[in-house]
Amino acid sequence: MLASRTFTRGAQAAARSTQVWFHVLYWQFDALLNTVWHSQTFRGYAAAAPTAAFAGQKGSNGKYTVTLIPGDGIGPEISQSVKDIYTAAQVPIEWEEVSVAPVLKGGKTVIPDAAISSVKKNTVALKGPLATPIGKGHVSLNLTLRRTFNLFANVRPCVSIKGFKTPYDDVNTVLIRENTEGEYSGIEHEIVDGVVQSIKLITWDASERVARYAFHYAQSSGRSRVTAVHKANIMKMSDGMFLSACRQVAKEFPSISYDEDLLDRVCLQITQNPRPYADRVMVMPNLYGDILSDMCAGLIGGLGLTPSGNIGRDASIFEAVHGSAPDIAGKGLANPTALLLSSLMMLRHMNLDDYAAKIEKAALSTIAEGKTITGDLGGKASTQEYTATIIEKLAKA
Ligand SMILES: NC(=O)C1=CN([C@@H]2O[C@H](COP(=O)(O)OP(=O)(O)OC[C@H]3O[C@@H](n4cnc5c(N)ncnc54)[C@H](O)[C@@H]3O)[C@@H](O)[C@H]2O)C=CC1
Ligand SMILES: O=C(O)CCC(=O)C(=O)O
Ligand SMILES: [Mg+2]
Repeated sequence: MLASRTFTRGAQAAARSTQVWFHVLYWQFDALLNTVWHSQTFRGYAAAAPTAAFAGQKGSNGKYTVTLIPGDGIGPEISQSVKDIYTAAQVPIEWEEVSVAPVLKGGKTVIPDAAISSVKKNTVALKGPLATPIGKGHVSLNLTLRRTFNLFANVRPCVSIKGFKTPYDDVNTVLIRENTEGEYSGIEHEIVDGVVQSIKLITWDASERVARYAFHYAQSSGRSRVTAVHKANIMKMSDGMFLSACRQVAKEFPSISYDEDLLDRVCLQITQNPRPYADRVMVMPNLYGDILSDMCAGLIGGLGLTPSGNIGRDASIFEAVHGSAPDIAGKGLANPTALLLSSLMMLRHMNLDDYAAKIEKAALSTIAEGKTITGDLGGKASTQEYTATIIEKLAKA
């Protein structure tokens, strides 16, 4: 009895072991195919100019057409605020509003064609936050948009607002996040029960092009240094190659200093003293930029204040760093500043600097006065009241 049980267990173990090996081989092959497919998507861009200048034309109404994706949660409320402010400031922009709610096409969930062709045509878009289900459901639409349009650099500036008191008065960081691969590649699978593999994909081309963009950005914004932020002590090959690409690009920019720092140390140093980071641009793989940008936002008053731009060669999509804030959605409590400042990055990209400066002054002075600010900044104003104050200031300017 004992012998046969042992034999059965042995047979089961052998069968299981064969099954495990089959699964391991299957998933490694799948991972390999996926990795090759992803990396091939990026070929051919590294040596190109970092981005094309905005080449949009005004329509017969004297306005540029810009795609607007209002988004989920607080997205529609803060988008409305931006639209109202733009109307008051007479910005020569006509919004082309599209939804990116996923649709089924050929058995796959995809972004609607109308949204894709609108961004392709207009080459600039302003996007509200898009929610992503946790642990299941569709792939992040934010990432899908970034990949679809090859928006390889995510620029996330974070600057203290003069007159708005926080424990830090002098934050002025610019973080450039590789935006198409890394830990965000989404190549994941369960090899066998209880064993899951998630692949961090780093390619030379994507690293090189984001590094080159960071150096160009430093040069054109008067910052004297580029710091590559990494964990190449642990991820020796992937982050190691990211650093090698940065080092090679650094040689093309002798007037810009280059150094490297570990992500964990950078977190410590910025929270202890952010001032030294005002002279530089930080460039890093995808996930590090995601986390570090939320951390920086915390230093200046929160996610209600930090903008970003997803920059590509053929299109750019501007959006806040924050998400859809489901905890306050629909209550009129959201701070629209982050999306508004993102839209101002967009205006500067479109060479509409005067409009950007006027709106920026009205918004930042409203915050500095502190009388009509939203709850996240310690005030009592609704989204609409804050927006109305900015509009009043624009009328008086
Ligand atoms: N680019 C995008 O569209 C992003 C989308 N998300 C998605 O958004 C959803 C919610 O994510 P969470 O982790 O809750 O992050 P979140 O950024 O939406 O919210 C974090 C906290 O900050 C507050 N907050 C954010 N924006 C604010 C604003 N404008 N005014 C006032 N308070 C604000 C929220 O109320 C919440 O307490 C998730 O599905 C996530 O995947 C998250 C980040 C970026
Ligand atoms: O796509 C998402 O839902 C989250 C993305 C995110 O956190 C970011 O891009 O900062
Ligand atoms: Mg994030």
